[in-house]
Amino acid sequence: MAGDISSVPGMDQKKYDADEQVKIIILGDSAVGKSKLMQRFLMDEYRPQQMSTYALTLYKHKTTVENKTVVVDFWDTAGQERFQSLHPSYYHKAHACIMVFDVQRKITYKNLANWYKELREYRPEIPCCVVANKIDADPKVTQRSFNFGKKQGLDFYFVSAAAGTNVVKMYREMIKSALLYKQNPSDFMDEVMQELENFELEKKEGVSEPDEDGVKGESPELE
Ligand SMILES: Nc1nc2c(ncn2[C@@H]2O[C@H](COP(=O)(O)OP(=O)(O)OP(=O)(O)O)[C@@H](O)[C@H]2O)c(=O)[nH]1
Ligand SMILES: [Mg+2]
Repeated sequence: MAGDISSVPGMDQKKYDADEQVKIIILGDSAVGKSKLMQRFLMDEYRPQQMSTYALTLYKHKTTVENKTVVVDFWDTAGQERFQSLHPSYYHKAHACIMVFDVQRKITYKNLANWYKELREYRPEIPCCVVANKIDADPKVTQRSFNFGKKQGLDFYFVSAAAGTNVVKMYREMIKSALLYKQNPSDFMDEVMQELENFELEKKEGVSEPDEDGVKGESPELE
């Protein structure tokens, strides 16, 4: 089970001198290639040997989106935890989700429904995509259609961590979606969190001056 890591996005935004910070989680059964996709994206490398993720690996990635510096926290967990629920802190404050299956193992595609259900219990509104990995092993598979997620309007990508196909494209688009979501959350609690974060930033930047009654700044409007 993922440990109770309460890393709060936003906390080390300053340390990394970033304009924004987002959290992206990766879900999917064991051995679908979640960690290999991360390595391909972050290090542009691929070593075929398998080492299952133990509990949780966090990756930090600094990038630029539309002239803004963005720090991305990627959370990669062990897929064999499928039969237990993931710890709520894994989902906590995530801004986007990448759901992976292995085109060579049908069961991993079927199990997307379970992953998606659990995701939506914690994060009803965040952007999520479906990723069909290992297309190098069966290039014809890209002619097939995988409809899971179509109804919900989820983006779909055919990728290969081994060959690198579409990996950067998929990650770049998900980072943008996460950022967009953070800036315009459609979940009520997230709206409140964003308001509070803006309020904190304003306070730090010294935007708010004491009012006549001695109260600093504006109260966030919580309706
Ligand atoms: N052919 C092929 N094999 C891949 C690809 N991506 C991953 N694999 C292989 O699939 C196995 C599992 O990859 P991992 O990235 O460790 O899988 P994971 O989803 O992180 O697994 P857990 O950590 O157990 O949840 C490894 O042996 C990889 O070499 C790919 O794009 N093509
Ligand atoms: Mg892994």
